[in-house]
Amino acid sequence: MNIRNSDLIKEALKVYFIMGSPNCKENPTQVLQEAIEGGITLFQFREKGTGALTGNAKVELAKELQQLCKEHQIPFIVNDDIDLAVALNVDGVHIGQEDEPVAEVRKKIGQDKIIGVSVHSYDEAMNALEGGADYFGIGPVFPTKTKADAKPSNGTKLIEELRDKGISIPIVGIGGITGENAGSVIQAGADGVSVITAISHADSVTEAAKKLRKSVFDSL
Ligand SMILES: Cc1ncc(COP(=O)(O)OP(=O)(O)O)c(N)n1
Ligand SMILES: Cc1nc(C(=O)O)sc1CCOP(=O)(O)O
Ligand SMILES: [Mg+2]
Repeated sequence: MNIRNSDLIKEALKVYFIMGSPNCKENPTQVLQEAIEGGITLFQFREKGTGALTGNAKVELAKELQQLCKEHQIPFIVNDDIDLAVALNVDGVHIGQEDEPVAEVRKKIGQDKIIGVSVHSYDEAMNALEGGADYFGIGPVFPTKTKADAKPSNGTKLIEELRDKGISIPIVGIGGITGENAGSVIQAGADGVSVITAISHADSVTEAAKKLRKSVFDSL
């Protein structure tokens, strides 16, 4: 099966959960287990921010979460850390405009891995497409406190612009997305929503993932 197939990526992006240990109120493996029970479709390991694990502790947590994803056929994406992605032979990576160029990352991780790229303008989107991106992460759609260096929120404008211009690459919205506002992101043309806090900080992680899933599928 070609994991880089655009239709498969669109399916996987629907309920995209992102986290690392700094985002979790309880054990990250427990949080991921509960999110999987709630129906997430893709996971990104983003070990970043105050108190983030480094070195062997980061690698061991990544391995544990990767194993859990494997058991449930959830593709496992690594944020930023290309060396870790190669070492663990993960399903893909997510990179931003401040990370390594897409074409360089493609050389390192190979043709059979997913590369997601954050884009904030039409020009960035065109560059990422030329470099071989498999999907775009577009945000922040709504205000977020989770990413300290996030840009000002821009609603769904860029998603709509790219779709209006006929760009059909898989797109996921990110930033401040919740069960309440996820539908508007899908209606704007995104294939899915990616969230950290709406799931990782929820009183019930499973119920939060279920609610997000319902919002997305009800809006298709
Ligand atoms: C799905 C998705 N979209 C956007 C991002 C943000 O990536 P980036 O701009 O590189 O910022 P960091 O996450 O590295 O702080 C993402 N991680 N995932
Ligand atoms: C990791 C990340 N990237 C963003 C971007 O705009 O590129 S916003 C963001 C944080 C998303 O967290 P929450 O769901 O808690 O708002
Ligand atoms: Mg990054």
